[in-house]
Amino acid sequence: MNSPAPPVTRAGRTTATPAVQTLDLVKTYQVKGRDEPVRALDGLSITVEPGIVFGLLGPNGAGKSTTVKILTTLAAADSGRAAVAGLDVTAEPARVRRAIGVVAQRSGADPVATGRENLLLQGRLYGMRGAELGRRADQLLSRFDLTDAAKRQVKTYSGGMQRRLDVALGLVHRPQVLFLDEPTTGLDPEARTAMWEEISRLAGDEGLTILLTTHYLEEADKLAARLAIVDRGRIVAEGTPDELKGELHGDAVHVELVRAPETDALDVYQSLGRVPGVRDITVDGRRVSARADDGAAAVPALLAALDQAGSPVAAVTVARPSLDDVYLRYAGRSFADAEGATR
Ligand SMILES: Nc1ncnc2c1ncn2[C@@H]1O[C@H](COP(=O)(O)OP(=O)(O)OP(=O)(O)O)[C@@H](O)[C@H]1O
Repeated sequence: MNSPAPPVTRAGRTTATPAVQTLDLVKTYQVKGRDEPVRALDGLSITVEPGIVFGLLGPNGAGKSTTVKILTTLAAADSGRAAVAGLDVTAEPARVRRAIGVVAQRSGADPVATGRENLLLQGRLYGMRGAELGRRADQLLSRFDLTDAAKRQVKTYSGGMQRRLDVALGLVHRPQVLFLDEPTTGLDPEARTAMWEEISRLAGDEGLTILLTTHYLEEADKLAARLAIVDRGRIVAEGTPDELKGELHGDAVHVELVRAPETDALDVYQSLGRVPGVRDITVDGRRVSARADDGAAAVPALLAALDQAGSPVAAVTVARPSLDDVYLRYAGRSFADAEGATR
């Protein structure tokens, strides 16, 4: 008899079967007019422990959708391995499809059917029937705040409502792993915030693992317990958002002076240069920027040094490193530059 899977602890590594695992995935596409094929995935490996939101973060074209397509059995890799819920995607595609829910970038809902009809149809596709299916549909409508709109055609829904229905559709058959491909792209800020709340709530569901792809740094930072940063078909960094940001050592400190230094800024440079743990000082008119190992701890000494240099301070801000900074460090280019680049 099989022994039960060991319990999963929030603290970190376990010996439980990973919810998602890929090893050295390679995928190329032949493109007309190009001699070299496009290398969408170039040895991509990830391991996702069960029960968490795992973020795959990268700019457009990094390879996120290709990874999701392979994991959801919609595309085959050239080489490498991929498994979901312990099932190899190539050897057992039908079982993989039962174990997963997929919310693709484009809605799969039928616009002329009602929200409830869409949920019932989806359930039937998974072999659900009768009262059990009706209860599940009503439960999901209520959970995603769609009960009042249950009998309206989906084409009358707002963008946020459609997206919530898409997620509900992905959950009808109670999957173990839910794939959310760019779940908030195209939503207005209010609907995006609402969707973030839904996803955070889902993350608490027993046993559900969510693999989320996004090119929004803020989204990954807010939702993901662990993150892998994808660039040019490879993982360039992996960890919790705090671990990734913590590796950057040091905060950005921005100071606004009451007035620009009178003659030149030399006094300011010299005074700040003597404050321990402060480096990379720049002075631009009234704005002074620096990096500090511990920004908050450095502020009193910085203020005193500026006061001595005859430059009183109007405002100070200390910013922890952002995922933008992380991306720059690991991918060697800024997120915005990567988004603009073609591969
Ligand atoms: N069917 C295809 N034919 C040719 N090239 C493709 C195809 N699908 C993806 N690619 C290319 O593979 C690379 C990875 O694309 P992919 O869609 O996986 O990236 P992504 O990170 O999901 O970006 P996006 O957020 O824009 O979907 C890109 O260079 C893309 O142009």
